[in-house]
Amino acid sequence: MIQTCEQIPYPQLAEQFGTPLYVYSQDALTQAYRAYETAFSGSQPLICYAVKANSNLSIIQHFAQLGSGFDTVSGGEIARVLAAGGSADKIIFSGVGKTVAEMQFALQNNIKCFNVESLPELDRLNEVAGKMGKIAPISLRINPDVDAKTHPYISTGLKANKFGIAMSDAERAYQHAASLPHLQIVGIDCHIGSQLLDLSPLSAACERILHLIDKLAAQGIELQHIDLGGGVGINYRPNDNPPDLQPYADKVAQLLAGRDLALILEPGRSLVGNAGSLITRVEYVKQGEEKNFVIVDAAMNDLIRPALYQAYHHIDNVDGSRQNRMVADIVGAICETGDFLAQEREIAAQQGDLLRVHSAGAYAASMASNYNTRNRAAEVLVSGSQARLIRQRETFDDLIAHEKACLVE
Ligand SMILES: Cc1ncc(COP(=O)(O)O)c(C=O)c1O
Ligand SMILES: N[C@@H](CCCC[NH3+])C(=O)O
Repeated sequence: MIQTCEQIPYPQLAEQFGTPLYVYSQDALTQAYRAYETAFSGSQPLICYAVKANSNLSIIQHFAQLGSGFDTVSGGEIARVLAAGGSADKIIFSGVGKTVAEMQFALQNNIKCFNVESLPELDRLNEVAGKMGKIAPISLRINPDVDAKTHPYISTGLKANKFGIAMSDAERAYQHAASLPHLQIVGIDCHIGSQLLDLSPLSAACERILHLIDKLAAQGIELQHIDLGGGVGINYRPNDNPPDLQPYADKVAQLLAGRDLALILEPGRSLVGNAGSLITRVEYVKQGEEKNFVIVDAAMNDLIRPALYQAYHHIDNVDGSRQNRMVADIVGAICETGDFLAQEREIAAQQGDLLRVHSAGAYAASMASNYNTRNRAAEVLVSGSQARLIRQRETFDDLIAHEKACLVE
């Protein structure tokens, strides 16, 4: 059995577009988006896809056509959303380090809301907006100090994390914001971490934020929306069950019942993660003294998650009839011992075979680099029997386009 993406066999895609190759299923993107709409139908949220998970223009365009808004964390991401046809009034702008230039760009484009992450950011935004004769709509990102129980590098809602404004400073921050003439308070947000497999910390964070909203209301600060961030995990192993959205959605609906608060969500990984695969060709099979190595043409520059977080991605042979399984490290060609896609993995692989790295739609292509002067992979979007090249493979000229060999004599 040869594996396919929708109706197209992966070997055909590899033949046409080369490898390493990111392949996304448009239908899987749509289904993931619809799953949110269905689960949260009672709360009618504005779903703001977190662009950092996969920032390809066609992916953004697809979500825009489904009605999505966008969570962005840089001027570049805002520009991408606009270039892909997303509407500015559905863009929210998160991030701990917004520069003056990024604030100006966002204000010029009249985005929906700034998710402000510190007191000094409030002052800067007020000043920038004032100089432009604008009023900046703001939400404060509150750090609810809830343990997301995920990998420490992707946990963001604890006191020790750099993100958001501490719960203990929240009321003071809102009062300060209310005193600034060029800001308009519209909401509150939190995001406690990523790849959560137990969603109960998300509703616990919601409860804490609602408690704060009540305290703010008593002080005359009324909010229009609550934004619960992203964080819903996906399955990286074939037999894992992804967390069920419905109990989370039901709990949120119950907590919001009777309140005049719009709901915003910022899912990233759960909209794109399981819709993508990285297809890579086996260059060599090397039997070492202690280990076997399957050396493939994708590497940590294409997919850094295993190296960075010891993340597990399921990998198998695109041709399911391949025999002779062995245990091997599946590695790239980069000069780093940490350059692996999998370790101690059972795999059937011969030189020339195609391997499929599963669940590679999120934080994969968007985290790719040119390390070792390797060109970034091409990306393809498949719908039924059609495949569109949505990012060309980089060339050597692309890689050196912004450099000059021009020493001072
Ligand atoms: C502020 C913010 N919102 C949304 C997301 C998306 O998270 P996820 O991909 O886990 O849904 C992130 C990334 O963790 C984030 O930092
Ligand atoms: N890049 C991470 C997730 C970080 C989420 C962004 N706050 C990953 O690959 O899992």
